[in-house]
Amino acid sequence: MEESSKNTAETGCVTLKKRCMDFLDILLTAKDEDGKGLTFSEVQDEVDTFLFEGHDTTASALAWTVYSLAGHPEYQKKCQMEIDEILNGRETDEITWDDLPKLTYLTQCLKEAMRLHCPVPFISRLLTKEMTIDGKTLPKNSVVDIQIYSLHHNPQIWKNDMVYDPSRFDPDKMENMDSFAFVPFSAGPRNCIGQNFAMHEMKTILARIFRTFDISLDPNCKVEKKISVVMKTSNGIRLNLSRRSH
Ligand code: HEM
Repeated sequence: MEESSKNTAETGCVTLKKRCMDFLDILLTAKDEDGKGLTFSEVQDEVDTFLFEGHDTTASALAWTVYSLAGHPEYQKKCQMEIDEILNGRETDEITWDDLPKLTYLTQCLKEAMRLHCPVPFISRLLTKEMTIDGKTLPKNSVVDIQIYSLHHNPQIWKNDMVYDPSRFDPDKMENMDSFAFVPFSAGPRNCIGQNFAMHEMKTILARIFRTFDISLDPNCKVEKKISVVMKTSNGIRLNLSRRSH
């Protein structure tokens, strides 16, 4: 970080703009309205946040989606037909930017896995002032947990909430959905800054995985959820992979 900072100081922001600024360059050259930059410790905090928020969350969402589709071969087949229709006849299996909006059923499967398994199961807020919620007054400095997992399993909204059913995200059903019923990336001013990136990244990875493999559950592996900052499992997820022929 110090080396990068030295280079930044030597080259200056103008020169940096000519080449591609990486994440660290942006943090090191960022200034507030008074022209003050971030301290090293603040830069470190930002890098920690992005590495954690950008890695463990997507790893969890991807693992639970692959697991869900492994357990539902009929939905997996439908995803594979969608992916094959896009990629058949091409020289490579690379997913392009233009392919992403066409992966509509895969996106439904991904959303349903994020509803059912909830990669970030809860978030917390520290109240800076007293707040009344549903007639109950909470004092300043209380820590309030928002249980995204419980929202995603609210039986008034999600019938048979423990069933994996991607048709819940059919476009016509989405139109009438309450915008706070499904919030894997949180909502409001501090919602996930990386959500579009995450969706693109996950769709690309899932399309590549299911283009290449048929995946099924290992019957000897009992998957148990372990709630932590991201949704994990107690003993991991073991799956059987067999290479597809095209
Ligand atoms: C499946 C993937 C992801 C999920 C489920 C997810 C979920 C969330 C949630 C629920 C929050 C709100 C936390 C809170 O309100 O306390 C959040 C914030 C954040 N996320 Fe994500 N995230 C994902 C991917 C990413 C990626 C790929 C990045 C960056 C490349 C990222 C960067 C961030 C950052 C920087 C924040 C803090 C925003 C702020 O405080 O203003 N996330 N994420």
